[in-house]
Amino acid sequence: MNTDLKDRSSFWRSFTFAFRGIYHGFTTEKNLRFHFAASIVVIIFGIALNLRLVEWLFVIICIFGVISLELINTAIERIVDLVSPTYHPLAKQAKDVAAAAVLCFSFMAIIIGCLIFIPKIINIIRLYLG
Ligand SMILES: Nc1ncnc2c1ncn2[C@@H]1O[C@H](COP(=O)(O)OP(=O)(O)OP(=O)(O)O)[C@@H](O)[C@H]1O
Repeated sequence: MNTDLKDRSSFWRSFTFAFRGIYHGFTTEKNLRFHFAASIVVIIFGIALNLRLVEWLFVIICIFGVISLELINTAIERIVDLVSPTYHPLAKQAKDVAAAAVLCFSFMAIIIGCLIFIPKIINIIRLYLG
């Protein structure tokens, strides 16, 4: 019983730490704020263009994937700054490769976004032009 209560409190503590991590990321990383703003725009467009369930699934994977990778990138930046405050070629590689991971996933998200949204936008334009 006691261990159960302890487990539960450590479970909620982990949540608190994770939310603190999100708060820290959003307050210190402009890229994360940009991804968040872009996600809101995509969601508004998704609602306006009446996306299908499968389209929403891809959009949600892209949004959470980019934000999660950006958070991991931030964590790697912090670790690199901690262990290598001065210039080191390996520190450079670590930061550049972590940033590349975000870029790769972002490219995928952009391609998926184009595949989902462009045909719908073209249809609407056609409809208006008759
Ligand atoms: N200790 C270091 N040793 C070598 N190169 C570094 C080091 N710290 C940063 N760099 C280089 O400078 C670039 C910018 O590093 P910085 O820490 O400003 O991160 P950033 O990519 O600007 O991240 P953000 O803008 O998201 O905070 C890195 O991508 C890396 O190439």
